[in-house]
Amino acid sequence: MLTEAGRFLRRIALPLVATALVVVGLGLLVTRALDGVWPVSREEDLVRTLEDHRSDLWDAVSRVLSVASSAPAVIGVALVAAAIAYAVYRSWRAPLFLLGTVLAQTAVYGLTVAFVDRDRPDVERLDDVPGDGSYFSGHTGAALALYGGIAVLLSHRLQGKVRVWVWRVLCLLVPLAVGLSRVYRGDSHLSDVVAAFASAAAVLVIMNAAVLSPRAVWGGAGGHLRHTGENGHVPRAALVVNPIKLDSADDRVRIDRIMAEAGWAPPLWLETTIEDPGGGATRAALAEGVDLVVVAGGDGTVRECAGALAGTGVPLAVVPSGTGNLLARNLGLPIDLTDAVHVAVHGHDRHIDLGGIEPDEPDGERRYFTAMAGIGLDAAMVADAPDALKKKVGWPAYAVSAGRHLRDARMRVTLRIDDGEPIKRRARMVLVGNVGALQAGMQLLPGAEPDDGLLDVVVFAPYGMTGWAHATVRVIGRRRRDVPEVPPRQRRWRPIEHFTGRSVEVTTARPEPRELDGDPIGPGTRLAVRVRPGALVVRVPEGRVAVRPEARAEPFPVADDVVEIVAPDRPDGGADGVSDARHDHQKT
Ligand SMILES: Nc1ncnc2c1ncn2[C@@H]1O[C@H](COP(=O)(O)OP(=O)(O)OP(=O)(O)O)[C@@H](O)[C@H]1O
Repeated sequence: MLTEAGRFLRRIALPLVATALVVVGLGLLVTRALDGVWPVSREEDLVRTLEDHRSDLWDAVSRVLSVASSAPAVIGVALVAAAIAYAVYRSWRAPLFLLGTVLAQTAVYGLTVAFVDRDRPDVERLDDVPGDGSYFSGHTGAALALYGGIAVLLSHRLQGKVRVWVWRVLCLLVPLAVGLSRVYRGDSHLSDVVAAFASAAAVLVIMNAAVLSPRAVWGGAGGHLRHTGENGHVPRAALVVNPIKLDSADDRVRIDRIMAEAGWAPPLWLETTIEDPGGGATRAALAEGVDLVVVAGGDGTVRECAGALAGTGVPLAVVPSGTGNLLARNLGLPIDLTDAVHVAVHGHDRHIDLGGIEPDEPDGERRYFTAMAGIGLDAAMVADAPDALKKKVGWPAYAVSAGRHLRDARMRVTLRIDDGEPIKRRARMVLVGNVGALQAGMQLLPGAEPDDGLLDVVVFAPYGMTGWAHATVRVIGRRRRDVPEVPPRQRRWRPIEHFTGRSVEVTTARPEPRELDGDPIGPGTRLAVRVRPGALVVRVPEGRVAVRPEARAEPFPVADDVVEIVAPDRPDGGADGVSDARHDHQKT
């Protein structure tokens, strides 16, 4: 076991000394071996050319940059930025990294100037500096250490690759401008600036590895400087991972790192198995008292974890790793792993409904779905989609297997919605949804909202090629909330019918394939669903909190499934003509 001093020596002190030795070596090369050799021989010419083109404007601009990178300014900005970083990250790591980087860069600079003696350019200098100590540019090195350090911290905090890169570039422009201003003002040669960049970049890498990485000297598992969350609470997440969907060790290190940087305790890693596809792992995580369950898997794993979390109030975050990722797409969750973990630790909570499936046997286990449940063609399609093809081409694999079942006989189905009159149909499939969008923006259940306390039901009954063409155009051409009214006389013959309700029972004459969130659950003659309003809390990106928060004004029931759940009325009073789902079920 390394002692604290040993770790400091190995991870910080020795790499910094090595950096200083390399920079000193480069300095000696430039001032001795390469003196008079191109391109070093032309450096004075460059500074003289700039001197010839000096203007009041550029004198003023470069003066501001020089002052901004002077020691008092760098120390002041570093202290303010460190205080902000502490407030934002609720962790000592961030300020430690920033101040440590500036300090380390100063140390490398001090060592270098002690060994390398280089005269400043032979021009009229605009600053009152001594004639020696040109190698390397201390102003440039300090600016890169400070603003580069800020860029590193920002890239851990910000979401979206474009935003991260915009900030990185902006932060790097400052030291670049400082370096050019030092040459313009006659204080440094170009190679002094380049050496400053090399030195500060190495220092940033060393300090990042030593302080910010999950295997950091301080702050990691068992580290000495603990993260502190609000009220001293250190939040902790459980990662429930389907190992066949997320199998990269790098991804796990990345998740650990983002969690650590956000000031969270090292997460509890749990893997699903064929026997326990997520529910047991989630219950184990709840028993550990975690603050958040992050699911890395497909919709099936999300569904299992969501069922275990129902009514507990512990939020679920999703790192989408499946083929469909329907819940993530419908809630606008990022698909990219890094962005998804950022949302997990920095996002907001949104209550959404769950669909509860009544068990086939009286003593059977109640199961839940987050996106959709179905009986008929859709279930046959997901059961038949070859895993290898899914892995290769993604969701289009479902289209391939759907093609095999288009000519299957139609089912005789009876629907009963909210204990209303039975509705008899001959259909290809019946879907019960909590959300409405499929891949590629297709709206299967337009108007379905995950937090409206209602289930949306769609009955597909296309007949012949024309019927399929009609149905396909209807689904592809639909937009959100585009639910045209259909005269009652025509309803029986529509290829697609749409209903809403709080409970839905679908029975079929013969056993038919059934599925929950894209996972086959075996054939049966009954699919009975009841909504559990607001039962699940999901971490969503900022700005995606409940679209209609008033829909969730009531607290959701925390007790068991037997509790009678009363859904709130639709807040829009039924904008699409469904003012009371119990009495007017049909939407199209
Ligand atoms: N450790 C494991 N080894 C093998 N299979 C597993 C393991 N853990 C879970 N599974 C299987 O993974 C499946 C669930 O996968 P998941 O829900 O993550 O993706 P999916 O919904 O199948 O994704 P897709 O969208 O690709 O269909 C279940 O069939 C489950 O049995």
